[in-house]
Formats: sequence, C-alpha cells, structure tokens
Amino acid sequence: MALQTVIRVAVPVPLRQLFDYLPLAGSPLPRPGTRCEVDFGRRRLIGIVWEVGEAEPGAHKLRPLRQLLDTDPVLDADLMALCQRAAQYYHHPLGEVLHTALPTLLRQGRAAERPGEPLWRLTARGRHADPAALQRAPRQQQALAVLAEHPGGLSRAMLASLGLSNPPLKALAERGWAELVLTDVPLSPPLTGPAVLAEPALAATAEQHAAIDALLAARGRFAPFLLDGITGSGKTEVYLQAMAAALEAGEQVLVLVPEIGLTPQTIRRFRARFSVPVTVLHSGLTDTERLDAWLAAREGSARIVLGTRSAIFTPLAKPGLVVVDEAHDGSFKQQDGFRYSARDLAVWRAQLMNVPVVLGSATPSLETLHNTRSGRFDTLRLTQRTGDARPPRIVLEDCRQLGPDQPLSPRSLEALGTTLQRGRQALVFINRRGYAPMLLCQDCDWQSECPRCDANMTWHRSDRSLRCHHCDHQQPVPPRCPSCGSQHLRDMGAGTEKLEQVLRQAFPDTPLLRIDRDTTRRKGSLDASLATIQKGGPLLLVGTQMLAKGHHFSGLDLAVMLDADSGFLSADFRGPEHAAQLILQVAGRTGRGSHPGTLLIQTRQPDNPLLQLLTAGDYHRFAEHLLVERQQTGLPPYGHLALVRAESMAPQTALQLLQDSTTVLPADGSVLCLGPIPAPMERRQGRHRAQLLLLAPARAALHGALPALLTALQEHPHSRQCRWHLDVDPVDML
Ligand SMILES: Nc1ncnc2c1ncn2[C@@H]1O[C@H](COP(=O)(O)OP(=O)(O)OP(=O)(O)O)[C@@H](O)[C@H]1O
Ligand SMILES: [Zn+2]
Repeated sequence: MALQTVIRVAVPVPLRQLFDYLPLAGSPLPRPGTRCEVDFGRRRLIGIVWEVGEAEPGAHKLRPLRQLLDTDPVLDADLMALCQRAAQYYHHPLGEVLHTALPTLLRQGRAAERPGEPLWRLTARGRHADPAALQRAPRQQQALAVLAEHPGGLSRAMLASLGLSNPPLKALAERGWAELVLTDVPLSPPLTGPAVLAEPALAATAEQHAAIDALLAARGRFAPFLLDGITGSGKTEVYLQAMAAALEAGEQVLVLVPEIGLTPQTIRRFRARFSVPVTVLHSGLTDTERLDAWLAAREGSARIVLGTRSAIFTPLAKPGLVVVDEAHDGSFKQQDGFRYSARDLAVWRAQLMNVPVVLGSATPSLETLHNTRSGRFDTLRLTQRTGDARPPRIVLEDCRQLGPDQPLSPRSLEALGTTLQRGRQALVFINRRGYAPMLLCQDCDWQSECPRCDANMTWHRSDRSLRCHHCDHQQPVPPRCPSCGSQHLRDMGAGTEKLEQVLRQAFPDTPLLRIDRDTTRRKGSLDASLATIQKGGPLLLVGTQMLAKGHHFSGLDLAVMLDADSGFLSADFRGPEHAAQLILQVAGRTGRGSHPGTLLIQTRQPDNPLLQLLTAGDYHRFAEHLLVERQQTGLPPYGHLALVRAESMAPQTALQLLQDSTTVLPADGSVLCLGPIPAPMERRQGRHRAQLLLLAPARAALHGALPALLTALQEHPHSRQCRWHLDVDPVDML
C-alpha cells in the first residue's frame, strides 16, 4: 500500500520538531516556504510548509491543513536554508526561527503582496462629461481637466503636487465622474550603470584602494572579509565604492548597523552618494511599512537595505554584497528568545547567496580576529586616518586620590577648560545614566536596594525617583531613611545627570548637551543633538555609549572617560575586551579633523598592564595579549561555549533543575561543565537565577551534547516552575 502523502509544517511553538498534516483535497500540493493555517491543539496557527513527505508508518490520525495562504513561497530557498542552519546551530525550534524571519503582518496571515497605490482617474462617464456643467465649481472643473490629461490615473501625492486637494475629487466621485482605484505599482526597471551614483566617489587612499579592489575581485562569489581599519580611516568610503559596483550591475546590498538611531550620518552619506533608494528598516516603521519594505526587497526594487540585527532575514531578489558595520558591536547578538548572532548569520547568508561579505571594525572581536588568523576571513587593513587627521593620544589619569564628591579630577577639568577656550568641543563619557548609582543612609547604612533585584536603584534627580536599571522598578525618593528615619541620606558615585550639574557649574557660559537614554526618548531629539554637534563651535557633551558609536564629529578634540576601567575587573571574561573596544571607540571620536585628539582615562588602576598597553592605541597588541590568555584557558575563540540560564520564584528550584540535568552530559571530558552556580546577580525581578556554563574544545562535542541536555531540562519536574533557555555562543555572561 502506498504511504500517505503528508505536509510537514514548521509551526511557531517551542517544540523542536515539524508537524504532519494532510494536504487539502482538491488543491495542488503546497510548495516549501509557503504559509498555511493549521489546527494546533485548540489553536489555529500560521506555519510554514517545510516539505512534502510520506506519513510515518503507524502515524495516528492526522488533521488536514485548514488553508493555504500563498501559492508562491514567502521564504525563498536561501532564507529557508539560513533558518534551518540557525535552528540547528542555536538548538532553537525551527517554527520559531522561521517566524522571526517574517514581518509581523505575514506572521498574522496578511497577503504577501505590495498594496498597490490608490490612484484617482476618470470614469467612462467622466471622460465624456461636459466641463461647462462645472462652471460654478471651478476646483472640480480644474480636477476634471487634470484627470483628463492623465488617463492612467494620479496618486494623491501627485494630485497634491498639482495643487489638487481631496474635496473636489470626492465631489467628482459623487457625480460618478471620477473614481479611486487600486492598481499595481508598475515596476520600473532597476537603475544600473553609472546612473546609480548621485555624486562622484572620493579619491580613495592607497589603502582604501587596495581594500576596494579586493572586494571587487570577489564579486559574484562567497568571500568573507574583515575590514580592519582604525577609527576615522574611511571604512565607510570602502563600503560605498564596493556597493557602487554591485548597484551598477543591478544588484542589491544588505547593510547591517548596530543601531539606526545612532547612524543618521551614515544613512545621509548613503543617500547622498547613490540615486537608488536606500530602504531603512528602523524601529519606527509601522507594520505595513515594514511589510512593504520587505516585499520591495524581495522583488528587487529596494536596492540598498539597511537595518539592525533582524534585517539579516530580509529577502533579496538579486543580492550582490553584505556589509556589517561596527561588527564588534554587542547589539548584533539577540539577547532573548531566539538568541542568534546577526554577525555570524551574515556570513552564512552571504555563503548561501554566493556573495562577498565584509565585517568592518576598528576593534574587531577576538572571534573575528581568530577567523582571520585561521584563514577563514581575508583581512583588509586601513592603518591611517584620512586627510591630516592623526590617531588620538590616550592618557591615563590616576584618580585614586579623588574624593567621593569629585567625579572629575582637577587635570580633567583643566583639559576641558583649555579645549573649550580654543573654541573646540569636549566630551565627558560615563556609561551610567541618572544622577547617582545609589543613595545611602549615613546613620544606619541603609542602601537604595531594589526590592526585586540584587542591585541598587539609581537616583534620578530630575524626576525625584529611584529606578532599578535591571527591572525598571521605580519609586519616589524617600524624604528620610526608610529604615531609621534619619535625614542624612547621601548619594554615592556619579551618573550623567550629576556630571551635567558639575560641568554646568564649572563652565557656566558653555553650551552643554547631555545625551543618554533619558534625554533622547523623544523622537528626533537625538538627531537634533547630533546636528548641534556637527555645527561646531564650543560645546560640552556628556553622554553614555550612544556617543561612542560610529559618529564623525570633526570639532571634538577631547574626551574624558570615567569608570572606563571597571570592565578590567569584571567577572565576565570578555570584560577587558569590551572595555578596550569602548575605550578605543570613544578615543576614536576625537581628532577626526585637522586638530589633534586626546582621550583622558580617569582610572583607579593606573598600573594595570592591560590599560597601559591600550594607551599605545594599538588594539592588535592588546588583542594579541588577550588571545594568548584565552588560548591558555581554552575560552572562546579557542573553545566553544553554551550557557543555560534558569530562574525560579523559589530560591533553589532553578539551581536544582540545572544540577540534575548535568547528569546526561558526556563523562569523557569532551565537554567541561562549569557550574551550575547562582548567577552573578542572583535575584532579578523577584526571581532567583542560576546558570550552567558548558565549554568544549571541539564545537562538535558541544553541539552533540546539547540535545540530551535540552531533553533532560524539558522533562525535569522543576521545568514547569522555571523559566530557562539555552544561549549558544553567549556574549553577555552576567
Ligand atoms: N579617500 C578619502 N578622501 C578624503 N576623505 C575621506 C576619504 N575617505 C574617507 N574620508 C572622510 O574621512 C572621514 C572618516 O571616515 P569614516 O567615517 O568612513 O571612518 P570610519 O573608518 O568609518 O571611522 P569609525 O570606525 O571611527 O566610524 C569622513 O569624513 C570621510 O568623509
Ligand atoms: Zn530591580
């Protein structure tokens, strides 16, 4: 007997398997990558057809699909392959991975078609109407004449540009003379050749030239590159010229950036350079706009697609190049749900599409450097800043003598004063917003601890609140100590708000901008601040890491960095790497014009050899040092990590769950099991957290051990009382 044909569907549920359904009677078999609606338990879900197969012998009664939503696949073969590979690698359910790859409206079942633009045009009666009948209505008469001249119809935008508003059109429609119709947007052939350039390229430096040539030589095949260029060396110009070649050939370019809000300058440079559309996938898009952009990319009319992490799943009709800018940035790793690295997926995607991919950074991650050493990636080096710009000077400032109420040393204040006097700009960097990281009672030692986390609440003076930056718990500042009633409450440490106050007192006549999450909540406020900086003129900036990334500030001569050294003492083994990247990125914002730049690092460990190594500004020597350490300890990139985090309301449950599951791990030493241990911040949002770290010299051994571990976790009786997840290649260990 012939086996029954079934449709294997990837359903968005947290189960690592496909589900079989019977085909719809009377319909052709669906193609892989199309959407279907299925009954799942008592729910109806939208899944993706994975394949057509044969029923397992002895399979119990199968239900038919409810309906097919597409005839053509919404996900093309290369995205399907990318999702499959990612689901396997991250041990995440395929149905959920595929869901992540789709825009919200497609997940909800909306048709995968670009909504045609509604056009106004004349009806048959309108075409034969007598304009004289409209003598008393001159605006309708005008509308009739304009529409008569455009038999193909006119969009609202076109009509508005011709000075025609809606009321006369509606009036014509009421007479039955005009109508609003939906038509398909005709596809204009993609712009190709030299016409894609809206302005000439800059004359490349010799190093840029070599990098561009290497990228051009790799066109049409998979080739991964690290563009390893110091800050201000003109990496963007290399992308632009490599992109131009792809665009001239009618191809599309996918560009990933850490954060859209922080890259208005880059986007402006792309828009200025090219006459093809730059489709920016930012968080402000409505679901409809996002779907439209996705479909435009899929049909090929979106030529440059620029977005953050999730843009890696944008379909491309004719891909030519993938760019990951600031590739070291932590934001490329998704931190919840499906915890993928968009940087790593970018390389796989490029491989599947058979195009070159370039990761650009002044401070590449050790993983990426390791890939260049092992020969997997080719390196393109830019060692010089463009123009007359020199590399910034980095100076350590011993702050061990500073009192608790002195966030800035006398030398820092003096340097700031001198810079401002010269009419230049200066930046004070601290990666902590709010006024002070804690409030404490001088009489009884009460501290402003979060009731739900093992952490202090930050004092936000502007709105008189105490806020936990880990769980967002918020409460008013108590007028007296909640524990002993004393009025002697004082704050410890400093955040951006306090620095703003200190600097305003020290430099009352200088304009000051504070840039952090609190001051940039309103839409457009960050853009406005960045524009003020670009204008030049003396200015003091206080800000968090929002100011560290990618900006080109030509008026900035000095940066003073506070608390830069805490990363060197962090419990996270990546602490020094991340601290060094931040330090060099902040330094890199200075001295980008013709004036020299300086970074002053206020530190309490001026003798720290790693910190001293950094003052030479040589990231590679620093990285070399860390790589030796990593090799000795077997940590990434020499070993491979997976982290299981679990949390429970009761104190021991999560820890117990992890402990019991370790019994299924191989006992042959191929996978080292570190823990389980309570998380560094044991309690967060009222939950008790534990973690289990797995380290293996061979990736295959690690991945081989994970399925059994996941099953053990799933089947453990504590599993229901815990939230837990697996993080493959975790970036944030805390
Ligand atoms: N060949 C060139 N000739 C003249 N100016 C150039 C050239 N290439 C780049 N520039 C200019 O140099 C400046 C710095 O370039 P860019 O912002 O691309 O550097 P970057 O390497 O991306 O730096 P960062 O890593 O700090 O973001 C820009 O103002 C850019 O216009
Ligand atoms: Zn909290």
